[in-house]
Amino acid sequence: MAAVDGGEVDHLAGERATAHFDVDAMKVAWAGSRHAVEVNDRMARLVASDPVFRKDTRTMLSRKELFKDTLKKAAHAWKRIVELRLTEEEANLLRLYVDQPGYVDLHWGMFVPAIKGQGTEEQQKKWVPMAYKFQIIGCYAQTELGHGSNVQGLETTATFDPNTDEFVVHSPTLTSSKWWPGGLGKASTHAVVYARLITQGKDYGIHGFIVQLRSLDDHSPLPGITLGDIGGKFGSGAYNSMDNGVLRFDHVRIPRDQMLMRLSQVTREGKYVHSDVPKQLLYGTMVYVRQTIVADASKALSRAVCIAVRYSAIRKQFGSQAGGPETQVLNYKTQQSRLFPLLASAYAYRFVGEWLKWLYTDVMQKLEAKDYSTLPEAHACTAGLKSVTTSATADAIEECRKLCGGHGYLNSSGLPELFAVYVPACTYEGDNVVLLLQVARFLMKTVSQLASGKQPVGTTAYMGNIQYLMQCKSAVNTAGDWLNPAAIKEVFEARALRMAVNCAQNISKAPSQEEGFSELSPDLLESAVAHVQLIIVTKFFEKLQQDIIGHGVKEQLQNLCNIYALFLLHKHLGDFLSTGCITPKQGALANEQLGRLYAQVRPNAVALVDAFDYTDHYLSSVLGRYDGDVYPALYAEAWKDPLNETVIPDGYQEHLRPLLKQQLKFSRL
Ligand SMILES: CCCCCCCCCC/C=C\CCCC(=O)SCCNC(=O)CCNC(=O)[C@H](O)C(C)(C)COP(=O)(O)OP(=O)(O)OC[C@H]1O[C@@H](n2cnc3c(N)ncnc32)[C@H](O)[C@@H]1OP(=O)(O)O
Ligand SMILES: Cc1cc2nc3c(=O)[nH]c(=O)nc-3n(C[C@H](O)[C@H](O)[C@H](O)COP(=O)(O)OP(=O)(O)OC[C@H]3O[C@@H](n4cnc5c(N)ncnc54)[C@H](O)[C@@H]3O)c2cc1C
Repeated sequence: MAAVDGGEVDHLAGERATAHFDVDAMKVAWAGSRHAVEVNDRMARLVASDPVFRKDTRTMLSRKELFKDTLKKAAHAWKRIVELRLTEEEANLLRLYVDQPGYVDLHWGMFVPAIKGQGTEEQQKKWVPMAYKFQIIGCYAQTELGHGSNVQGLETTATFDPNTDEFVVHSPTLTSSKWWPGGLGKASTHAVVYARLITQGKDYGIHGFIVQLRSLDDHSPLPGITLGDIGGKFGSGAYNSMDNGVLRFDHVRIPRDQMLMRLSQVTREGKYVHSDVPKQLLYGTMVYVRQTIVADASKALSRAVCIAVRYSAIRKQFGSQAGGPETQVLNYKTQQSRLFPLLASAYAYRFVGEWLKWLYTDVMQKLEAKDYSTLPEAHACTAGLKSVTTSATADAIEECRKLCGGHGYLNSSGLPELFAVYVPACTYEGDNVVLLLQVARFLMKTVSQLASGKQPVGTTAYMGNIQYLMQCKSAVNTAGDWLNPAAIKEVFEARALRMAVNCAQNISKAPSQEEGFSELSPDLLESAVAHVQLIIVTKFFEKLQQDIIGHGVKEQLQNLCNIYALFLLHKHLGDFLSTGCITPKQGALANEQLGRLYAQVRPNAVALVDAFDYTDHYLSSVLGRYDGDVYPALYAEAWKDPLNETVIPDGYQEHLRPLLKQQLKFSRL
């Protein structure tokens, strides 16, 4: 302890020695089980030890080279999966640790789930085995040039022709071109295409269809199909490994049985039949993927935090007054107050992601039993958590870059690429603002039902306590009182409910519900965020109620949970004050307590990021190396840049030498 406080520990071994908890047990708490630790570790090492999966020069590749490298890695990964007879769990992890966005993400992540979720049993029997063996490669073609968020506004048509028992898929306008689907540009042979179903002269809205795009013999586009890549994207390397594509149909015919018919069918005669299920199940694949994106947020955030914490323990700036050793930047209170809430958020997102996976599985089981009652909540939770966790994670990765100073801006820090790959998560699978407005709509509905005496359930159950929560005053008197979970939960519940009720009251004053919703939408966003943050805080507390084993593990998690909650309270102090949930004095006490908690995390910080159990290969950061040997690695990495292949740069003879040797002088000189 003294060594840390005194700034004498200057290597990570010393940092690890100061930890007050069992890191191996924390690995289990983080991964979910001992089995999960073992399989994660095995797959991460398998990838790290295979030269084909190297990624240290990835940011120096041209787009074409990068794409080819992605194809190579995907094919090699598949070869290893088959050779080693990996289970589905192992295969998913192997792909995760390969860590290069590519067509396989959409094939496994959306194409297969769309067929499983929206295809009949017969359709699944036909298509899923082909997809599982990679005899076909699929993508998810929903978004168009003119519409992404507004799914009902899509323009592609699928018109039934009873004469031939086929659908005719067509892109009637430029804006109806499919635009963005990952894997579409160059790799996919098939797509699940979302189009307006027209039969017997009537438009029945958006439905899914399986459409073959490319020949299975030579990969050329099939007749009537125009497709390609939509062009380079944000950042060097990064998401440019993905072939996001454009696709147009010119009266392309597909058999009737390639309409995904689990939810609704078109008969041989062309009659439209809708099953007895909510239409929203059409959006089921998006709900599934949003749930996986929350788990991905904790992965991305923990990676960035791991790099920033380890480097902050190595990096030293400024000395003592007496000219003693310089201070580890991790010892600066400002560094701690910026970094430790992000560390706490990584754990918070991990646990809420775990819970969301459970919720999703539970909802799916209920749907199988034709119980659709929990669907709105599943939609609100996945949409809200996707939105809040991805926005915060994108911001946090950028903050970690700044926390690493100048070196954080180098590609070799791993942070620029991580940011560029991660930031579109705020947009794809539903723009974060659009999704939060869905949560707000759900909240307004719940509030309006309170008057009729309907008891809210699940994550809105707290709203049933409206009499108390609308008028309660926090009893916090000392900084230490903020360590009481009940005190924290109460103010988060009161804030969320009061914000929702304020919005509902203001909407009711508008000429119409629609106008009120539109006018109040900035407030509704904040109300939705407050509700989602309450969910995350609550799920962290619930995690602490579980059986957590290992010396000191629970205590560390308690600290992190309190930091997460009190950091949010501090950041959104305006909400808590304006709704009268706390007084300014109580806000100041929360901040005081936060400072104390940071001091408790400090000696454990490196061990807390070690518990993520990331290999150096997965982190791909010279700053985040496990051994902390940062400077030689930074120095060596610089020499790998293609610019350093020659001492004299290309272009010297044409452009530099003539300039330096020029005889012409400015006349005024
Ligand atoms: C190995 C495993 C790896 C796993 C990882 C795989 C993924 C890897 C990542 C890959 C990278 C990128 C992938 C990106 C893919 C994409 O982006 S695909 C395209 C995604 N597009 C969107 O998300 C579009 C967003 N828009 C919408 O979702 C909807 O259009 C929107 C909800 C905004 C509005 O829909 P409307 O039909 O207009 O609905 P409303 O009128 O507002 O609402 C009608 C009612 O329906 C309810 N609703 C809406 N959505 C859902 C849903 N999903 N589930 C259930 N219910 C839903 C809504 O609440 C309304 O209910 P109410 O009437 O109020 O009761
Ligand atoms: C990297 C990447 C990968 C993708 N992969 C796929 C894929 O595989 N398959 C696929 O089909 N699609 C894919 N997409 C498309 C993606 O799903 C859409 O871009 C996303 O849903 C957002 O829709 P949009 O582009 O139409 O945004 P827009 O809706 O046009 O958003 C523009 C702005 O308008 C605002 N806005 C829109 N509607 C409202 C509203 N009602 N109220 C207030 N503000 C509003 C938004 O907040 C945003 O600020 C991908 C996108 C990206 C970036």
